[in-house]
Amino acid sequence: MQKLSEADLVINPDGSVYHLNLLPEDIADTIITVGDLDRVPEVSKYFDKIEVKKGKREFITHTGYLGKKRISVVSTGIGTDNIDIVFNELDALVNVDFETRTIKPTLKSLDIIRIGTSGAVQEDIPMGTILASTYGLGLDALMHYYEQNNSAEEKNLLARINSHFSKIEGISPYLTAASNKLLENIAHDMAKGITVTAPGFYAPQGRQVRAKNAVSNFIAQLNSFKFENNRITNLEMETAGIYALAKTLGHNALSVNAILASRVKFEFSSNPNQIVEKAIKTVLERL
Ligand SMILES: O=P(O)(O)O[C@H]1O[C@H](CO)[C@@H](O)[C@H]1O
Ligand SMILES: O=c1cc[nH]c(=O)[nH]1
Repeated sequence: MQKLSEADLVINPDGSVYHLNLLPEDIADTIITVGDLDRVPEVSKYFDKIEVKKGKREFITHTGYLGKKRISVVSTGIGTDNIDIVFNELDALVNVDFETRTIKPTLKSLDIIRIGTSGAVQEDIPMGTILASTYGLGLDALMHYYEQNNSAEEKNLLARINSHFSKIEGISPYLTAASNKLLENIAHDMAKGITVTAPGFYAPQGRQVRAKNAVSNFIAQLNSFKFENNRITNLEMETAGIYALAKTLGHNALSVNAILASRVKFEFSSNPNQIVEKAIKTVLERL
């Protein structure tokens, strides 16, 4: 079995993985990811017992029990560049033997649920909605560095989207579906739609403050796409990377979005914490 080099998989002197600062025994098989590190205790305050509190940089982890279920909550920070780090290191923690630096013969699939914040691009999705992403559509570059194995359904939907977006130059989107199992178990009654993952918050999400925006009618281009019962519902900065890397590595992923903004009504919530709290409670009740 080929040994992973010290440069490819970086393990700290205490045996923990480089950025997450975690030992293999520190994480559960069910993982909640949040962007904001201050959201980690907002999730773990509902745990009956917390057994691990560790972190480094923006990557904070709490592991504990909700009843008999062991759960980890991990902050990713903002953006798919951080998702690259978090997902590769979570996967290494369960699927690589850190003693021998070899890939384990039997691979584990984690259940990974993001609880994030997002802006809606459809008129009928108001602030306060808790929305599950059926697909993540990445407008960033992360997945162009990985081999992907997309289904015929994903390829067909992406082709329709690409022809719709012909006016956005230089962007080559990627698209991956949510885990069907997690959609059914956690999101059966939630609003649903395709989530666009942008490589920024301002112009990459169609916002203009002082720097001029090169893509005109960005929100209208997104919300006018329709194919069968698929439409684009919201914008944020991690979901597409999460769905695509989870699939590449053999894990199940679902993204649950607390809708804080209506981009078509030009509104942003004055009470975002209340909406995030509702998303956290809804997900935890269903795990
Ligand atoms: O609230 P989180 O989970 O960070 O998610 C959203 O909020 C951040 C931008 O404000 C981006 O990370 C975006 O994806
Ligand atoms: O509009 C929004 C709101 C939250 N997070 C985003 O990335 N965009």
